[in-house]
Amino acid sequence: MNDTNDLLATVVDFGSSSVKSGHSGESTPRVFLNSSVGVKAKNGKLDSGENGLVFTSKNHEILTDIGGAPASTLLMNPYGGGDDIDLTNGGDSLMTKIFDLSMSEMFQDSSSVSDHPLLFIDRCSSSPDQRTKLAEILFESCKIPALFLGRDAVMSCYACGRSTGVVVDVGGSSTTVTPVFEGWAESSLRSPVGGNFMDDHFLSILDKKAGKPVLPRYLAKVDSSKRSKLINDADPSYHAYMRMVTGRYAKEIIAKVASFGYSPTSPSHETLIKQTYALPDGTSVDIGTERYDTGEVLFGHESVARSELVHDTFGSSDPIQNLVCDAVFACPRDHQASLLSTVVLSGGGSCIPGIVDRLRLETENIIHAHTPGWRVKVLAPATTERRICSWLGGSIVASLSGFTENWVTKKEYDEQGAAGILRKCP
Ligand SMILES: Nc1ncnc2c1ncn2[C@@H]1O[C@H](COP(=O)(O)OP(=O)(O)OP(=O)(O)O)[C@@H](O)[C@H]1O
Repeated sequence: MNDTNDLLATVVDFGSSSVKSGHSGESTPRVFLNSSVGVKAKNGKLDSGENGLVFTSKNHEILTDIGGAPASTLLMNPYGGGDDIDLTNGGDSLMTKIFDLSMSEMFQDSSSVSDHPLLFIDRCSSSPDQRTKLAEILFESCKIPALFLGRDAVMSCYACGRSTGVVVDVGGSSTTVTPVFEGWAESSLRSPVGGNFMDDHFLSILDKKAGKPVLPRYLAKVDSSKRSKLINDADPSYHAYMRMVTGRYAKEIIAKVASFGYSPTSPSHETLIKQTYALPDGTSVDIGTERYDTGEVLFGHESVARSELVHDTFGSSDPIQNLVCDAVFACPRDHQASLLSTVVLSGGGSCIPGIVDRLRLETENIIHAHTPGWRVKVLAPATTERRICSWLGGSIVASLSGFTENWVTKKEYDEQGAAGILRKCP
């Protein structure tokens, strides 16, 4: 490898919904890859171990075009529904395979991966063991020449030109709130209500409107006499995913947050013009005030937050304004005002219209009960940047000339192992 000074770095944000990969110094990732992929056995039969399927890249083929894959395809996600990438039970080889696929789309020549240092965006909550294991996989299996593990919330702050702020990241699997003070991440708080949850919630609205479960795309255009066989043959993971994305497409177009509070009976909401949405099978449904319900789940509005869906799935979930206040109040008193004056919105789920004013309003309502003088400011980059905020921060940081000394080179890794990683990427 040439000197790390001379080279563009590769920046990868390996999220639970999508993997964003690109070059440092650029304003958008070159490649977006779905993190859920189809897994097909090369010998035609998937072998289940005692603890479920153990993925081995040697025996399995990865299908990235889920919509185009047969319905019998098993879908897997390296997060496996957890907070961190599952690096056990074959999850490491699944992660490696998806990483390799991203790199082969980015570089014509896969050997280029070994020519560029990698800034890998990691969760703030990731443990030292998780970071060490991640580094081992990236150096040993992915053959990278140098690494920096950047904390996601810190990178999101940098993307907004700040080193202090409270980052509210509404991602796929969850919403995470992390105070960052002068470039150091404090303890995060997390709610399971993220983009996937909102997708399912919006899907339940569509089901109610349609008066029956909405048919996902793979069933919608099929003759009704063939549907039950197709559903029987479909893998449950495939069917559930295709239903979820049906909710997702509609949510991204229609869902909104009521900027200044919500009441289903408020006159302004009652007179709202209904929006017509075409379901995959061609039937149309009219969405009125329901377009606000999904966003309300984030803010814990009583009638919505106590809906069956939230209870069935999680029991309860903290509204984001409470997460912001609790996370800030856990920080030293003299940091609190500056944290609240920079609440940074990040992640795809935070692109829902109306969220900026509402988050400020709800957070101020709590804060002013204690400290009336304090102001809450929400910093929200344009949605094109907000959905890639942590990737963008990584891209900026890795392109700074002074960043060179932060890379952990393969040589350092070989000599110092985990200690070198944890020292340079705290
Ligand atoms: N314009 C939009 N409006 C509403 N939601 C959106 C919009 N764009 C993307 N999303 C949602 O963002 C979510 C994915 O967010 P993001 O890409 O930040 O997740 P991730 O980083 O892969 O996941 P995680 O943070 O859990 O690792 C999806 O649920 C998607 O529907």
